[in-house]
Amino acid sequence: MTDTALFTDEGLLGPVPAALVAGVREDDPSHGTLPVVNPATGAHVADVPLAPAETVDRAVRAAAQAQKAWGARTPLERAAVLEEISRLFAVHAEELARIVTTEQGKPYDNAVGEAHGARTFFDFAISQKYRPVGEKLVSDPGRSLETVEVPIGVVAAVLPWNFPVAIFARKVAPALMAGNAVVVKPSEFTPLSALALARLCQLAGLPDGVLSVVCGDGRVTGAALVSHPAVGMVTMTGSTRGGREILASTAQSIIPVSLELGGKAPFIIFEDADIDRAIEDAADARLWNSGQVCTCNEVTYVHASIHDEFVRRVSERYAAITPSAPDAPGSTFGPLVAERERARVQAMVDAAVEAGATVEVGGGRPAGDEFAEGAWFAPTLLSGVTSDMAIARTEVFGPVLPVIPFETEAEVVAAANSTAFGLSAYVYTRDLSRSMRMIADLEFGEVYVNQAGPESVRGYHSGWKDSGLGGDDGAHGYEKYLRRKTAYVTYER
Ligand SMILES: NC(=O)C1=CN([C@@H]2O[C@H](COP(=O)(O)OP(=O)(O)OC[C@H]3O[C@@H](n4cnc5c(N)ncnc54)[C@H](OP(=O)(O)O)[C@@H]3O)[C@@H](O)[C@H]2O)C=CC1
Ligand SMILES: O=C(O)[C@@H](O)[C@@H]1OC[C@H](O)[C@H]1O
Repeated sequence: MTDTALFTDEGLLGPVPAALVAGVREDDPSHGTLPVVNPATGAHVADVPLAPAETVDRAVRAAAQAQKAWGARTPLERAAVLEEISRLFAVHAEELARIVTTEQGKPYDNAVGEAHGARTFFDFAISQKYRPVGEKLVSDPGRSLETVEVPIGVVAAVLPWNFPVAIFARKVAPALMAGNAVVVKPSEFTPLSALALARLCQLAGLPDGVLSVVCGDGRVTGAALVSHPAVGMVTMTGSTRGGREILASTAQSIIPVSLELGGKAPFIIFEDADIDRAIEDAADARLWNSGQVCTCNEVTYVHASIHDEFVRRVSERYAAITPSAPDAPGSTFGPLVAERERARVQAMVDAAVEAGATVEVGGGRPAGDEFAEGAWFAPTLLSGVTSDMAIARTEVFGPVLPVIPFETEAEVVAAANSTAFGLSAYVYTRDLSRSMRMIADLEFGEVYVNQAGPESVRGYHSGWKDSGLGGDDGAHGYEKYLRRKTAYVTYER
């Protein structure tokens, strides 16, 4: 039984869950289905048809065919379609938010914000409509030398579940603006958002075949997509494990692969920081999306002189947070995306306590019968943690904050750089020279000083080490959806 509130004849999802393949709704369940579950309640929402390799093949081939005409359009013509897509994001923001809240558990107001915020990725892509398409180089008399940017062809976009609308836009908007066709494989936890957005893009006038969405398990449907011989580029956001497997799958194709992977952001507070601001930002930066953001504060290093104050004030702050059903008015703190994630986070906390950590607040399910079912985990602060513990080195991706005191700058830089990750890092200090040293010394793709994100679409969201390869956003992220051709011409003067 599907959740009738989401599936209506006039809604983006239509009356039943269906993939969009080359412009055609495909709801055939004969190859199996993917259950979608509401993480707040554990209730069944829908069954989405799985895409076998044959369906993936049809989607990619249709994309390759449709891309020829789409890529031949001028950037101005492509931008006009993206402008209509962006407009429809606003028109359908509340419907998209209901879908995200239902399948991912994000509080409704935050989900509405995600839908509107996703438009920034389209706005930046549209701004590339006047981008120079090449360069004229110095040559000899009677000869011309130039380079020109051209689309890659078919882009495979593999999405995570934490921002299913925003990260769809983050990848699809620049890929389309650059003249590519896209085949999307959403996370098995959040397929409905991508299916709704595929219909939205179709309503905006995107030609059939230029965008398809196929659903299924990453290691089956995802692997068939990224390894397809007609795919020219892969962009993926997700775990380091998934990224490694995708690199292996694409090794035979020798194509560009862009990976936004896990993180272990250190949040470093020096003794000269604006303490009130730093404590508030550190506490909040752990709880964004219930801790399920790659840029979240994953471990706070606080100068020893303010450690006890930090523990007291953050414990009070977290104890005062009331989780609530994400579709409830005013909800600000929802569940994790799935029971699998809740159990994984619980095991990490239990192991940390076993290793000597102290639970200052939280530590498991929130109190109350309403949280007995569903993937609920209370805001948690752990003290007594050392930088060699797993909780200080492994990504939690949940609302659990280990705090570690430090004495010197050299000590905290070494600790922050010692993990396998290198995505985001945060530094709070009033000392300008120290700020510049920390930006230079921290081995991370993005460093925030006296601010706690989020990243800007004009920047470059790039993970170092096990946090990724390449990057999203900005001019550098846009360039990865293009390839460059050099032309040498000799002519009669
Ligand atoms: N750097 C960043 O910006 C972000 C990083 N993440 C990271 O992702 C993780 C949580 O997200 P999650 O979705 O569980 O990550 P996963 O890596 O499990 O999944 C991400 C996507 O990749 C697919 N996938 C997984 N394995 C393969 C494979 N072998 N071949 C092709 N596709 C594959 C998944 O499919 P399926 O779901 O069916 O397994 C999913 O669509 C956390 O580690 C988090 O840090 C999340 C968001 C942002
Ligand atoms: O990937 C992430 O988790 C973050 O980059 C997140 O994704 C979309 C939002 O705009 C970012 O905060």
